[in-house]
Amino acid sequence: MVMIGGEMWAQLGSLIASFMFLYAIFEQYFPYELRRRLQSYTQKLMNFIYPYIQITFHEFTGERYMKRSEAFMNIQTYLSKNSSVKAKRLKADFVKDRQTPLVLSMDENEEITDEFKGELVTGSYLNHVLDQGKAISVENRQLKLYTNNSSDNWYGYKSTKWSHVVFEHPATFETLAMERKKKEEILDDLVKFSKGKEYYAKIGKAWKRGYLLYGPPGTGKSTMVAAMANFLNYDIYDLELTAVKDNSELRRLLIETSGKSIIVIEDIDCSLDLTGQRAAKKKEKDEDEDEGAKDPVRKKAEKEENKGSKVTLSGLLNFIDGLWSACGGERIIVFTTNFVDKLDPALIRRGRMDKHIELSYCSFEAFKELAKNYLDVDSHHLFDRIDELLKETNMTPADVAENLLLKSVNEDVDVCFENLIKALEVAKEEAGKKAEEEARLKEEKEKEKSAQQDVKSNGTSVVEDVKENGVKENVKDNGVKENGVKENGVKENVKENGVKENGATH
Ligand SMILES: Nc1ncnc2c1ncn2[C@@H]1O[C@H](COP(=O)(O)OP(=O)(O)OP(=O)(O)O)[C@@H](O)[C@H]1O
Ligand SMILES: [Mg+2]
Repeated sequence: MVMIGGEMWAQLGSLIASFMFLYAIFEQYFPYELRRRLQSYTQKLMNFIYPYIQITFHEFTGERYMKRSEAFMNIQTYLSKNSSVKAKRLKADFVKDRQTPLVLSMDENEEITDEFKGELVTGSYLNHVLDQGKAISVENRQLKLYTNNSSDNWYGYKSTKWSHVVFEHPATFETLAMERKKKEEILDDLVKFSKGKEYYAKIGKAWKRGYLLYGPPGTGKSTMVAAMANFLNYDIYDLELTAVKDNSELRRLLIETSGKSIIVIEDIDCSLDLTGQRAAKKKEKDEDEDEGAKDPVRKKAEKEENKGSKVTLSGLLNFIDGLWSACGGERIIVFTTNFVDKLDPALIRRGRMDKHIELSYCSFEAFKELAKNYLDVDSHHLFDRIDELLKETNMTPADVAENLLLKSVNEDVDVCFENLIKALEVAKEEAGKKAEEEARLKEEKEKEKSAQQDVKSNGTSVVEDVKENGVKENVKDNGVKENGVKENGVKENVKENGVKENGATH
């Protein structure tokens, strides 16, 4: 390093001052055209003397520089890893597991020189940097769990549409209890998808896949999403639909997701009024009700409800397989639900939700996996009894697992299995009682129904008489459409005869 003394400082100061003075004159008195020419010649001269080219990668790209460049991140990762040996100023980061507690990388504004086969940088070197960068970031990657922010917080300094935390769910496919065959099928499907970049391009499909996970509560739907993320090393975007105001917000959220990710909408049946039947029912209700007749409290409640999400079924369908959904690729979309029958068929047809996976009550095979995981036991004399009981009654893997958890130092394997057997027996007894009760209720209902039918059949005969006399004649006389006549003819007749209006219009 060169030391600069006091005298030299003075000289340097006057040199800078003269330069500034000359530059000001140049700016002021040289016409713009001349200045431009002079600058371009200087550039040419520089290029002649200086043999290097400069390639700039911007950190942010896209419209208004909103999107972080993937190439930039890969290069950064590559340089960080390969240059930390040479650089003098280093930056340290923590990564989740303890085997690699510290990741060292180059500090801001630190410069280093990298060598690669002495080749032209635009050729294989850049590709090498990008590929290596990607590979290193996969290796060091911490999975992230994102959740969408309300759009009120989308703008302003450092605001984002998604917030994230480090994803640390320990679930894996090894710990997930389900039939081996089914599990292997899912794993195969996932592997095929994650390696299918060329295949999807070849068949002309966007590189994404939809999974519908359905089954009763506590059968492992959410656990499976976590296992998928851990298996594929993908981030999770947990999309809370009720916080999304409308379809265009939904689209913007989608654009902001990165590749190698699972986008999950949990309990899709509860998130929105997307179910076929409910939509029909609502229409019916609206038709029935006169606006003015609604009581004010209810009106207000409905207004509040409407203020929430305006995402529509078609908006969601577009989110899944519209043109925007192909941006980026390598995304898995997962819906979970407890009531698959309630969903609109358009939402879950193949092609949108490519794979439907039912997660059901605990089978003996699933129980054995849980026993192995929780207690390290492959076989036990109580297994036969458990097998029998599991066939006779329904218990979710969550409940079975709860019984297999060692809760105190006094508990051992035998106690756990005995507890499970007790719980299964209780469940069986309760299910039996419930079935009896249901059968009794059904019987009562049927009795009631047949009694009502008796009453009705007497009633309708009167109405039919009325129809015969009133309506048909009217039709003939006036030549008016039957519908219109019914309204006038029947209702009036009914009133005269004292029969209920409902009965009459049947
Ligand atoms: N198949 C399974 N294998 C292993 N553990 C399971 C399984 N199913 C459930 N569990 C256990 O039960 C708990 C609840 O499961 P999970 O949250 O995945 O259920 P879910 O199907 O998502 O329920 P919900 O419909 O209420 O969201 C988990 O913490 C997990 O430990
Ligand atoms: Mg769940």
